[in-house]
Amino acid sequence: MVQEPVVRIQGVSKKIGSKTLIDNLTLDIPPGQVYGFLGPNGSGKTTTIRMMVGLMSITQGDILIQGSSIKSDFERAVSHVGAIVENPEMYKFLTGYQNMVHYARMSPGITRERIMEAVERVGMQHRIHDKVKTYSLGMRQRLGVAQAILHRPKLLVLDEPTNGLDPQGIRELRDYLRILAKEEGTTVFVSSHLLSEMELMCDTVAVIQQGRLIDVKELNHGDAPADGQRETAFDVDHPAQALELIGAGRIEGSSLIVAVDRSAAAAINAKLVMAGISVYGIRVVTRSLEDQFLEMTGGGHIG
Ligand SMILES: Nc1ncnc2c1ncn2[C@@H]1O[C@H](COP(=O)(O)OP(=O)(O)OP(=O)(O)O)[C@@H](O)[C@H]1O
Repeated sequence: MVQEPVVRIQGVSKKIGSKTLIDNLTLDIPPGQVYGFLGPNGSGKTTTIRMMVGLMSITQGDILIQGSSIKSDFERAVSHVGAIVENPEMYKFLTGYQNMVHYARMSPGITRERIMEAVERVGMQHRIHDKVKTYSLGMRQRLGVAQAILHRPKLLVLDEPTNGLDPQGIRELRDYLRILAKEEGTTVFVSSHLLSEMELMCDTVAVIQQGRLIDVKELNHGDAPADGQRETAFDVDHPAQALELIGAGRIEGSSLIVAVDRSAAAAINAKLVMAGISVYGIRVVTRSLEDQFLEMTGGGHIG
């Protein structure tokens, strides 16, 4: 069964004066994913996010959240959204918990239990009764996320959440975003200009450049079937001869690169050796998202 997208960005453009910030952007975001929005600085990520959460008007097109239009049914559309776009408001001299209680007053029907559940989702239960001024940046951000998910939004939107975090903080963020997507069923939409982070964090990544969508990639986190085909490099002494013998693949430097599964790789190795070609090494070539991104954007700077 194909699940309805949580967000449908439909032909959205944003113009300010004569400048086109976003150019006819169309994107469906499926439920339950950590969905990345990747692009260099100034490519239009924040502008798109601001339109998604109703902080900026849309020049053309529409954004539907759980089927409700941000243009014509704003209240309902944003009721499905939790977001940290600007720095969340916090009282530093109150505890995390007191901040949560204060914040919860804005949404009717939030119980003590729900507050603690949200706190646990982001792994802050052990520090929640400490004052916010003692928190690291990562902890403040978690408290912000706990606030943003209190009303159980279908969609959580985070603009560049890894900015300023140390590697440990980034790892924790990654972990609790996964938990949110999995256990709370929240779709997480997260922007970044850093490919390496997106690769580790997201199920799917949409790539934007100069206000235009240039690609959408699903990432399988290395759990491709064991018998799946992978680009495999055979480092040999006579690559041209190897290519002729095998009749497939391409040459890169002194390697023959062929897409094969494990057993075919072994067979090719045997064939090469029997034909008197020396094989110095066999390795799986994984093209990182970064390579692919550089290819797509023609080697443009990516932060
Ligand atoms: N209010 C505005 N008026 C005119 N131009 C703007 C306005 N806001 C943003 N821009 C321009 O629109 C483009 C996209 O900006 P945006 O902030 O959305 O990019 P971004 O991908 O989020 O980048 P960053 O990672 O640097 O925040 C930039 O060239 C920016 O200078």
